[in-house]
Order: sequence, then structure tokens, then C-alpha cells
Amino acid sequence: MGDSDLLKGINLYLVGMMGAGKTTIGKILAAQLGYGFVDTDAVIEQLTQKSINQIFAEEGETTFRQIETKVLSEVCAYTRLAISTGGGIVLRRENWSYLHYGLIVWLDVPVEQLYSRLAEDNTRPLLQDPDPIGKLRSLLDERRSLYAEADLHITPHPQDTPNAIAAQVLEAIPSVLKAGVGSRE
Ligand SMILES: Nc1ncnc2c1ncn2[C@@H]1O[C@H](COP(=O)(O)OP(=O)(O)O)[C@@H](O)[C@H]1O
Ligand SMILES: O=C(O)C1=C[C@@H](OP(=O)(O)O)[C@@H](O)[C@H](O)C1
Ligand SMILES: [Mg+2]
Repeated sequence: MGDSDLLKGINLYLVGMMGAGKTTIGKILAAQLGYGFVDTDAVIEQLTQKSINQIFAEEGETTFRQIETKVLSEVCAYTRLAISTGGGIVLRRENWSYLHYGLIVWLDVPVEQLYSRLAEDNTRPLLQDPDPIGKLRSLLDERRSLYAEADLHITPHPQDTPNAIAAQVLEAIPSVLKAGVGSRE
């Protein structure tokens, strides 16, 4: 069953750290809203025909960030999408001008949990570091105040399933819509 009128067609953007569950929960939210689903990393991989690891290794993070901004600038022109972003989308000020066309949701998950989810995962180039937990901590320190610019701040409990977290997001949406989100005023 789709809750298609909840957001009145406005896009929903998930932001937050690597491993927060943006890709996983974005898919569930899209289905529940009756929206399309877009993952900016997946679009970047399709467009370049390279994995995120390959782009970082062969072209560097700056080029990745340029492509990410281009993809976001194009995706934001559509409506009725749930969009899972990459964890670093908040870094470029220009990206906020696109994100703010929609409702921005921060999935705020503790570093220990991010680490336990990603410890065996080698698809996050920024975590290919001798001290991945320290790296997660320092990235979160740099980004916390940026994530906090989101319209909605969700702090799931460690044992919450993706479905339960999606339900928390849907439940919280009406309260923030009253604040005029999506109107760019
Ligand atoms: N609520 C959750 N509980 C347990 N595992 C989760 C949860 N959300 C995501 N995961 C797992 O954590 C990993 C990272 O999730 P992902 O959706 O790719 O995060 P992100 O896109 O934010 O980096 C995946 O293996 C996913 O299955
Ligand atoms: O936090 C980051 O800077 C990044 C997060 C990744 O996406 P996820 O947040 O979906 O893991 C991906 O965009 C890239 O590896 C960089
Ligand atoms: Mg992701």
C-alpha cells in the first residue's frame, strides 16, 4: 500500500554516514510512498561504468564529488522520488541548493554500529584505512554539523530493523511538512 499523498510529490533525500542504512531504507520508503527509488552512487556507477572504488582509485575523490553534484542536480528536477545519497553529499554547499527542493532526512547511527556493519565491506574506499573506526569518527566529526541541517533527524535504536526505521521516518514527516519544507522559502 502506498502512502502517496504524504509528501505531496516532494522528493525525500536520505543523508548520513556510510553504513547508516540510506540505500536499504530508501528502497523501503520508495515502495511505501509509491515513489521511484534512486541511489546517487548507483547512478554514478551506471554513468561512469565504474565502481565507486574504481572512481576513487583512478580519478580521485574530487572527480567523484563533481560527478555526484552533477547527478544530484539532474535528479532533483524530478518529483516523486526517494533518493539515497552518498555519505559525503553534505560536503558541498552547492548540493544543499538541490537537496532543499525536497525533504532531507538524516539517519544518525552511532559509529560503533556503522563499523560493525561495514567491517567486512570493501566497497567504501574512504574506509580502506588502517584505522577504519577512527576514520569513521573523524568523518562524523567533520560532517555532524552538516547532517544536522537536515529537516528531520532520525536516531534509530541499535536493534531497529530497516522496516521499523522506515516507519519512524514516515511517522515523523507530517510534523516537518508543516514547516514549509520543499517550498524553498
Ligand atoms: N537497520 C539495520 N539493521 C541491520 N543492518 C542494517 C540496517 N540498515 C542497513 N543495514 C546493513 O548495513 C549495511 C549498510 O547499509 P546501506 O543501506 O548500504 O547503508 P548506506 O547506504 O547508508 O551506506 C548493509 O549491509 C545493510 O544490509
Ligand atoms: O561518506 C562518503 O564520503 C561516501 C559514502 C558512500 O556512500 P554510502 O554513504 O551509501 O556508503 C559513497 O558515496 C562513497 O564511498 C563516499
Ligand atoms: Mg548507500
